[in-house]
Amino acid sequence: MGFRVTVPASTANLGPGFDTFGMALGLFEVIELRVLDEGVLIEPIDAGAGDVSDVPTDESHLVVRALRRACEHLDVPCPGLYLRCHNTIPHARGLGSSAAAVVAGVAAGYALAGKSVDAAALELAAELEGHADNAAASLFGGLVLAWQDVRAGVSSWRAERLDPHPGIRPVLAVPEQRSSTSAARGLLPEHVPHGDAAFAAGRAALGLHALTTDPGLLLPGTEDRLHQDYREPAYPATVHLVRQLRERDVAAVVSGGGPTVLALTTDGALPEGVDLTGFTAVELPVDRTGVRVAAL
Ligand SMILES: Nc1ncnc2c1ncn2[C@@H]1O[C@H](COP(=O)(O)OP(=O)(O)O)[C@@H](O)[C@H]1O
Ligand SMILES: N[C@@H](CCOP(=O)(O)O)C(=O)O
Repeated sequence: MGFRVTVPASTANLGPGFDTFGMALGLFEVIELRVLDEGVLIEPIDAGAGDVSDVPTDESHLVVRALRRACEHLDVPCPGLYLRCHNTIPHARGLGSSAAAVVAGVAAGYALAGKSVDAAALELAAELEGHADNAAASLFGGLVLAWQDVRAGVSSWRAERLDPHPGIRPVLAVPEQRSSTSAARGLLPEHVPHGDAAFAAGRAALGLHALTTDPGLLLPGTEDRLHQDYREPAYPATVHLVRQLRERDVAAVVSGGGPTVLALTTDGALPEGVDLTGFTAVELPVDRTGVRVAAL
């Protein structure tokens, strides 16, 4: 038995939607999986991600861990595995590589159980990786709103899937430099001023309207006060580029936990005169499908 799992990268936060907004991008990790009698064999392939030699090739590999967790949840036997991983998403750049790996594993577990991914798949992915905004985008495609439903003291992740406005053309400026998401999270304060929280609520609501209905409002609708400036010490060049672009009326933000810059354009280009030293700019379409699984 074998499957090919194709899973999109994602960009989280989109400015004011910290830990909530996510959008799937047309850059796909492809994992070919075959069931073995026993053991784990992983063949990592650099298909554009760059150096992935730090990724383990044993049971601790994120795809394997997620697959085993999904099999446990679905009560299907978890056999030996051969994985051929075509790594396309650069790691630790804020493009959701870890969430994509987890979503691939969860979707493969569902495929072994003969099922399509459902709402519980998001909970499994978020439990393993921590970022439901990225995971929901990789699972369901399009623009997602991930939120925590808390009932009787028990919380679970839910997601609403929305269609981004067709005129939006994301351009990503990806640096060579890596930044771990957990390190960037460590720079966030425990509390923020009430005024900033109120500002963020307003901008997140405006941002959602801009992203789905009126891209003309993207510049104010992507203004953040909750995370980007706090994380500047981890990637000053990224925050500087965001400011340069915003001064030229481009709706630029830090992608996820950084250090990639996301520019939400309507023409697929960055303006002349912006200093992109250290960054590679690429237009990536929005992926509207999310993870897909095909039998091999
Ligand atoms: N395809 C993958 N397979 C296994 N591990 C992965 C894969 N992609 C990412 N990872 C792990 O996730 C780490 C990056 O996660 P993180 O810091 O959250 O950044 P991001 O998710 O933005 O790329 C990598 O250094 C690697 O350990
Ligand atoms: N909301 C999270 C998103 C992390 O995204 P990643 O692509 O950097 O893993 C955060 O901002 O910490």
